[in-house]
Amino acid sequence: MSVVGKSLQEKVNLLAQYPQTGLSLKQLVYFGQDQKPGRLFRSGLFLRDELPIRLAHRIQDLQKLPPLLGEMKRISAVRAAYARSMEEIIDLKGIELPKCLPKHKRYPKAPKWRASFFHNFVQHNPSLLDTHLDSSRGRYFNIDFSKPCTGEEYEWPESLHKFNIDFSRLLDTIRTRHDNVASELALDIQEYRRKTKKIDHSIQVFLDRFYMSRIGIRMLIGQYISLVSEPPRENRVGIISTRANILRIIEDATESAKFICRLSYCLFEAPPVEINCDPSLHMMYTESHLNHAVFELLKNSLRATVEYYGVDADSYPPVKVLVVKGEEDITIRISDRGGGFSRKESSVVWSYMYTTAHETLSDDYTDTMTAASSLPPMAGFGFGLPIARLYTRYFGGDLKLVSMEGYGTDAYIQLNRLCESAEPLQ
Ligand SMILES: Nc1ncnc2c1ncn2[C@@H]1O[C@H](COP(=O)(O)OP(=O)(O)OP(=O)(O)O)[C@@H](O)[C@H]1O
Repeated sequence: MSVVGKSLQEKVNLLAQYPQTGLSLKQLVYFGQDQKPGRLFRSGLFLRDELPIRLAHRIQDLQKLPPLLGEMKRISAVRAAYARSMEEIIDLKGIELPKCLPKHKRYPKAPKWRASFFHNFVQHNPSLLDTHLDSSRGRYFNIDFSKPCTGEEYEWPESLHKFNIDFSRLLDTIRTRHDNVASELALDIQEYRRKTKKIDHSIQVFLDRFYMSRIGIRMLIGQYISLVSEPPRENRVGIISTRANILRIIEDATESAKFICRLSYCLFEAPPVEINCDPSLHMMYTESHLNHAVFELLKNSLRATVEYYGVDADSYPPVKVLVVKGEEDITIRISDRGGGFSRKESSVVWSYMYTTAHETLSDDYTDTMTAASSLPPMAGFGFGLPIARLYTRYFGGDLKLVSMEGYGTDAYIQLNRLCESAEPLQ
């Protein structure tokens, strides 16, 4: 079944019928261990099938938004960017598929989706049982990665190598095109809320799905580009660290959070952060994801502490970070004494756009979810908690908050050590 030649809407309708194929951290590492051109080529073919399907799902979601929101300027531009990227991947813009290899079958029918390989390697995230995110749907694999790559011992034809490079360049262009999507969407949602005075549940669900999908697409693209363009490195498979040091990640996030806390409140010193973590503790993970989640939580804790005790306080109680390794999970608890929040608030803190900060997002705001160089403001986005939770859930973990109103808040990040949960997509 070919999608080339169909109209854009036909392509979207067709591809969105196929379920997305969620991968687990373990699978990504397994596929990426071998950086030979043949294996990279097969990964490229997988992406060439999978990415248009994921993009088509998101285009359909964007098309289903209430007209007042869906027709806003930035959201229309985001939809157009998704469509353009989908078409470029389908058409392999300017790229030739090597002729020396048999044509692979594209978009196989439903019964073939359930490859035993997938089920042997994947467990489902128990935190997602009652949510709209799902890691247990039917999958397909038209390329069986469990078998060794055909012709592994061959000398790879130049055209295969060229395809890998060209395809990774195309994906890089697409990744750059989508750099600001998260903040563009947020700006229009914010404007929509200003107009309608509400963000209903269906939009929260849409945002969860959209941002989770975005994390996944960027993960797959980043992983492929890294494997194609960078030499193998110790303890690293693409952008995944096979021995991510938990203490170092927490320390980095602490430094950034304290830095913006000092800047925001013009403090000489931010509240202290005490970290209790085995320095040798490590796990397979994407460091930037964990850094993002810990940073968001520390930022909230530092803000709560400073605002509860006042900017003129002589000293502040420490924010305490405790890390414990269990059989299944590594849990990071971040405890502050910043006064907590009420039970009424606990139902809305996970809502996009919910914030008690006075600053709001401005139009020239850059993409805080991707730009490593520019630090976000202390608060005001109202996206911190929901996005941090998506990052933890992406690889089978979770994020929970327990507040003791009048005292403080405990945040728990649970990281799945087994690394066998599939990306929760819908
Ligand atoms: N540790 C905490 N103590 C007290 N209140 C908290 C804490 N963490 C979060 N909150 C409340 O939840 C709200 C939402 O937090 P969230 O991180 O989603 O957004 P934000 O911090 O306001 O803005 P940003 O998206 O820029 O981080 C905060 O504005 C705050 O009122």
